Parts: sequence; structure tokens; C-alpha cells
Amino acid sequence: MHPRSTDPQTPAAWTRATTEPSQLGESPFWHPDERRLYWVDIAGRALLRLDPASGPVDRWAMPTEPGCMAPARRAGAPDGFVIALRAGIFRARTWGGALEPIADLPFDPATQRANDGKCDALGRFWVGTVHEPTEGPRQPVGALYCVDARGPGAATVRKVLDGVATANGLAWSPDGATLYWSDTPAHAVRAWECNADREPVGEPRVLRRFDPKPAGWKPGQPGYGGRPDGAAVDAEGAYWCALYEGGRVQRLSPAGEVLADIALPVRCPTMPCLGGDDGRTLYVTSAREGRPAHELAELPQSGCVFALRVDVPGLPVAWFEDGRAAG
Ligand SMILES: O=C1O[C@H](CS(=O)(=O)O)[C@@H](O)[C@H](O)[C@H]1O
Repeated sequence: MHPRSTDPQTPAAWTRATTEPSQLGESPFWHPDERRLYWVDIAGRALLRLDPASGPVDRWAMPTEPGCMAPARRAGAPDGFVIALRAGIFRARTWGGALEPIADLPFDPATQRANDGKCDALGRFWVGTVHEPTEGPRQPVGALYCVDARGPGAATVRKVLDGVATANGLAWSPDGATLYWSDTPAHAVRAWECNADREPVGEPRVLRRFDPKPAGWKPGQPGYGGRPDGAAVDAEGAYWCALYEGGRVQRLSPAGEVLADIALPVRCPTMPCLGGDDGRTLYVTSAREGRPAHELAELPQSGCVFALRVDVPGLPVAWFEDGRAAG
């Protein structure tokens, strides 16, 4: 299946990669050495992994909500994972092993948590946050933090961007010259030019703005295309974007044109990644948490992970480089 269609009604040949749904699946990545798909269940407070060749899903319960995770290396050798939990960054040397706190995130975990994030090609872990107010709508108090442990000393945390309610859609162009980042409720993905250190500089451009909900719209009614959630960039520099509550993913050119618009059998896809041995399997996580009962009855696979063969491979997963002196 090599989808190029921009017809959102095009039924794609998705296969369901998992039968057990997550409450809020996010942060998928393909581990090239283990040949496994990893992802998190934020609301389900767990990390999950799947060997597509054999089938069973392994689940590792977390003490608080995991927003995102990435594979880690030490001295160039695979060394477990880096994990952003509600308000802190942890290292795990093995699946199911001890969680070593390596840095706090500087906000009140009672009203904010780690959300979408991934590593850059230089080995740093970038983590965006989401506002979770005790009442009222989310406010633009979220930010994007860069966690750096490449040196021998303690890991450092630096706020790089801010002003979002739901940080999402983090990805870089293949050459690292562009950083993409979205604020889901703002219905827009923005793009920053980066310096040689892959740091965003100056004011962003809008990669794509998505239509907001029509006045009076209710879930399940036609007329709403969704809002930008997680994302991945492929080897041609195209930006795959999950459209939460839009029931689809779009493949956007670096100029923001729609190259593909592919419907899924769920309303709330959350994040794509490209994996498989040839990098040409598009995996998409999804959500069921907080969805209306009629939607879950109509779309019972909500929360599952889906797979689709595509013709442009993804970029290799970026690793967290841990240069700290061994504890
Ligand atoms: O990434 C996320 O996005 C979803 C979508 S939305 O912000 O509600 O529109 C959000 O529910 C979820 O909590 C967050 O992790």
C-alpha cells in the first residue's frame, strides 16, 4: 500500500498491530536493534512494546503518567531508555528495571505534565508539556525543554520554547535545519529554522493551520478535520501528522501542502512513527480516554496501534546519549 491519495475517504489497508487498547497511546518509536515497536500509555501509566514478528505486547507499569520515551546509549552502546514521567526525567538501563531520576522538570506537576517529546540527532531529549488545570480550559503555560546528559556531569534541563497549552508534533527535518512543533488546541503546526546545534532561532512560520471545530459541533458529527497531535518526519522530509478527533493522518510537504490524507478506523489517532526492518511501516497510536461511549461503540479499536505500509521510509530513531559518569 503506497498511499498518495489526498482523498480523506480513501480507506487504507491498515492492520491492527495490537488488540489490547491503550487509554492514551503516544510516543511510538521503532527500536532498530530489538526490532520492536515501543510506545507509552499516558493515562494507563505504562510503557509498552511489541515484537511484530511474535505478537504479544509487553507492559511495564509506571508510577506516574509517561509522556514520552526514547532509546538510550552509553559510549555508543544501547543502554536502555530515557523516560519523561509526569514531572521528571528518568533512566532505565533495562526493561522493567530500576527507574533512575536524572532531572526534574521545572513546573508544578499538579497542573502540568510531560507530553510529546523525542531525541534530536545530537543525543538530547526534548520534552514538551501540557497544561492540566484543575478547572477551566488549558492555558498556554506549557513549554519545550531540552534535556542534555552528553557530558560527564549531571543532566541539564533548559527551557527552549514556551507559550503552548498542549505541546505536540515535535520533529526535525532530515538535515536538522528545521524544527516542527505544534500546540494542539491552536490547530497549527509551526516551523522554526535551526542553527548548527539544531536549536530553533527567530520567529517560526506556520507549516499548516487546520480548521477549528465548527460552532456547535459535537463528536461524531461531520465537519471537523481534527487538530494536530504527534508527528514524524520521513526520509523525504515530509511531516506525518496525527489529526486528533479527525480520524486521520496527513502527510505534509515541507511547504505544508497535503501529500496524503489517510483515514483510520479510530477518531483519535495520537502519533505516527515509521519502523519495520525497511522503515516503511507507518505505525500510529491512538486514544480512547475521555471519548464518548457512542464513539467507542462505533469505533471499538480506539486506543489500539495500527500499521500501514508506505513507500517512503522513515528516519532512524534518534538516541539519548548518556555520557554521565557511571553511578
Ligand atoms: O497529546 C495529547 O493530545 C490530546 C489531544 S487534545 O489536546 O485533547 O486536543 C490530549 O488529550 C492528550 O492529553 C495529550 O497527551
